Amino acid sequence: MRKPQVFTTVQDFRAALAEFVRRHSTLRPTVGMVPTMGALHSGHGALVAAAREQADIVIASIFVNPLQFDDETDYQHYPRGLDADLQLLGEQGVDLVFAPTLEEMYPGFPETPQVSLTAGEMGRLWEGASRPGHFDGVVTVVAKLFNIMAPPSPAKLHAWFGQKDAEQLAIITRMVQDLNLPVTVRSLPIVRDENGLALSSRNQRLSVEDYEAALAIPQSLFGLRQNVENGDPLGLDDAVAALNEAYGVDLDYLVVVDPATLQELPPEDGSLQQEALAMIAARVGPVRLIDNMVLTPSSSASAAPR
Ligand SMILES: Nc1ncnc2c1ncn2[C@@H]1O[C@H](COP(=O)(O)OP(=O)(O)OP(=O)(O)O)[C@@H](O)[C@H]1O
Ligand SMILES: CC(C)(CO)[C@@H](O)C(=O)[O-]
Ligand code: BAL
Repeated sequence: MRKPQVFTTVQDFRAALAEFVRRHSTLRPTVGMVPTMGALHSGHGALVAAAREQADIVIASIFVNPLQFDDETDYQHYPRGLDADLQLLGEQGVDLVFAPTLEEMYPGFPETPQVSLTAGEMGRLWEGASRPGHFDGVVTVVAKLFNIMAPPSPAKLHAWFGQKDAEQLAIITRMVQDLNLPVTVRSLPIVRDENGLALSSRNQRLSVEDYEAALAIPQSLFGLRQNVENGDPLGLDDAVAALNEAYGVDLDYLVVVDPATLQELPPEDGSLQQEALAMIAARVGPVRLIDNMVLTPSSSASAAPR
């Protein structure tokens, strides 16, 4: 197995990447970047595999970003496992890994950075409403990671994100547009387990009972998709009622939104008139889970990779 080179400082990572780009046989290589918070699973694996297939050089980051946690317990219990993560990244042919310390990313932490980004109105919707400040923390760290991990010219940077975190993906896409960042955002559909549950690092914290209860989440999304594909009324109210009654599931929201703006779509006469995204967040046992599904009136409901 080829182990990835791991760097904990900005300076060392940049120097190694510059050298990698300089030595690469391609004149204008594409660098595929996969930002993560570690505790890697096959969802991350799919992002790395896509980056490996489409880019000349593949880089990944592992950093649990305290700025995006509004809940200290969630931050403290976030699953971590650097050795296993590096093993997986190595097996998948990642070239360089940036795994900074907290002090490297935020000198003087817990003092917050003087200058940071806000995610705007979209950042206060849905996950942002339930986790105040979450998306401000996400855009701040992702902008930092883009700056740190950008290869020297003329190499190009493509950054890969999962559609599981649909609101995060929409906000990062807007950040790149609004701030003219020299990065191409790419995304991949949700990877699910054999029972339909979206893979998530936090799934590690579910008990057997929690896991069984959590399956109600994808089941309600598949139900909505089936209704739309059959041309039946959406049945959103029924889906919400069923989740509110589901044992072990504490529903935060189940909404149907415009995929680009994330604004709620009031379905006219109960049926859907345009492509939409059904998004769920719910607490199950000790964790908050999110999931979503593209709803496409008539034809197939799966989003194509962008
Ligand atoms: N099941 C999945 N399918 C596709 N992409 C995923 C999946 N899970 C995570 N990702 C993507 O991997 C990247 C890193 O996510 P992260 O490290 O937070 O993992 P996570 O499993 O989403 O963890 P958690 O939801 O517990 O925070 C993000 O772009 C995220 O959308
Ligand atoms: C994009 C990200 C790595 C920023 O910390 C995180 O939010 C994640 O893993 O989805
Ligand atoms: N992948 C989502 C990151 C978070 O929940 O903080």
